[in-house]
Amino acid sequence: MEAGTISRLLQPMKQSSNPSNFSSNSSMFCPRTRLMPACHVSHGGREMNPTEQELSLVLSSENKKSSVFGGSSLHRPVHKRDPVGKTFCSVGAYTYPGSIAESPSQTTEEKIGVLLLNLGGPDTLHDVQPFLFNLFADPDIIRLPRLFRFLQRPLAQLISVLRAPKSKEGYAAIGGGSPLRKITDEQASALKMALETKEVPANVYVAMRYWHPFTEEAVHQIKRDGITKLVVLPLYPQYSISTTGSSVRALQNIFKDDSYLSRLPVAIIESWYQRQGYIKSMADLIEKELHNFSNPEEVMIFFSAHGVPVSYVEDAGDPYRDQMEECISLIMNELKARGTNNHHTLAYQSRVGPVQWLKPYTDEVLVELGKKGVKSLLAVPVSFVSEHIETLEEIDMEYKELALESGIENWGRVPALNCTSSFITDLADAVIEVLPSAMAMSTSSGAEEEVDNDPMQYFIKMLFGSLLAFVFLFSPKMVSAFRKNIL
Ligand SMILES: C=CC1=C(C)c2cc3[nH]c(cc4nc(cc5[nH]c(cc1n2)c(C)c5CCC(=O)O)C(CCC(=O)O)=C4C)c(C)c3C=C
Ligand SMILES: [Fe+2]
Repeated sequence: MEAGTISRLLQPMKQSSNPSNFSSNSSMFCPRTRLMPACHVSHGGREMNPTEQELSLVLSSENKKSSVFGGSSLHRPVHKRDPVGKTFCSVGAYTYPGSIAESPSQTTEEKIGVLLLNLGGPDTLHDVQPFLFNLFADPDIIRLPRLFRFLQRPLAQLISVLRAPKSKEGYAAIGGGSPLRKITDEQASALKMALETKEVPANVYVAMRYWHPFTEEAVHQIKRDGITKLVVLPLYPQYSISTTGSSVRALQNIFKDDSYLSRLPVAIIESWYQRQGYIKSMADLIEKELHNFSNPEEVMIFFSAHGVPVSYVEDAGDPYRDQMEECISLIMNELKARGTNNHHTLAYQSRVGPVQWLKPYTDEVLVELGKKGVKSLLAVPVSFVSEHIETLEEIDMEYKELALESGIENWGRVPALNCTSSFITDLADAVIEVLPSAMAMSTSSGAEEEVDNDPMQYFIKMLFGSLLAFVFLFSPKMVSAFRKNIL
């Protein structure tokens, strides 16, 4: 099999062909999308797959244009605060004793929970390969056609083993593990305090997609604590199928079969890059770093975003690139309004595997800028709000070295927002604003499993899949093609 075939296999499928985990037991649902009650649902400018549409019944975007509710009422700033109960004690620390309730409390006492969704990272070098396995086993990261989905785990095993040495080097260079868990816990703590200051006491939980604390662990604690209203806040400013989309789908899979959780009112903030508090906090950090240069006005502001395969955007309708571009223009407008008129550019970093990713690529642009005579450059990581391997190793080490080799003389980097107080305060406002829109997720009955249980389809899948797996996994040519692209 040619490497191109693998590339195509690794490309995202069209959303419409991916009705994963969707089902409905309600006749009120639209027959095409099975969404209640509107059929045409847009999500950041694309049509969502049915799973996402079902999710969107409870989805609350900061972006009015991408609201599935279409109305304005959900997005109006809410001046009236929800009645809240007593103050809770835990922040991502799962110490609250007690038995698990069958359903959210029917009493008037409200217990608000905020669930922070994040990617997670290996705590030690020993964790790197299993962490990578979890990442590549996610069908939102390697999107195989339905027929080949049973290959997901063997493929994840192969890729994680091949990728692990390179990843380990990176994690070793930043101290032997990812700082994500610690920083996310600190953000959770700071958010809890900010909510308390605003008289909205809440428990704040952390759910990581690919490493501890896993989504299941956080959800288990939410049940133990008897939370009666939940706000889900992904720590990604911009929406991508590969990040927020994946985490929310994982959450829905847990919620759909659980009587307590499927009745729990939930509001999901799907993206928040356009919030004034976030934009102003980013502009503050950029202004501050510019002042470290001897000629701040000559510095090129270089936004570097984590990339995604181009097919996510062009075939699967991922709104990530549009949201990223809008985000950059909002930050630049804010800087202009403050009298900062520097040149800027956006590029995408961290590509993995043999497919095309969003362009331009950060490494190529750095070389071009050097050739063009740019002497001072300020790198701004923009797709993520914590320091992590891609800021601490890729930008601070690899890209800095490349930039200096390419002729750039003065290098700076804006720190990640981490626990910047204006940013955390704004997240608290975002939580408070969506609280009134929390709705119970709908229950589902497993239509997809019915399809999978068809013996004929199962037989055909297994036959073709096994043949493909054999050729794919045992061909030395394929392994070396992968090795070349992945390492
Ligand atoms: C907005 C942020 C991110 C997007 C979009 C994203 C997409 C994406 N990532 C990979 C592959 C890898 N990502 C890895 C780590 C990693 N990625 C993000 C953020 C986004 N990923 C974070 C925050 C981290 C964790 C960093 C940490 O400190 O632990 C890794 C592992 C690290 C490495 O080996 O480089 C891989 C691999 C894909 C394939 C993808 C879109 C399809
Ligand atoms: Fe990533």
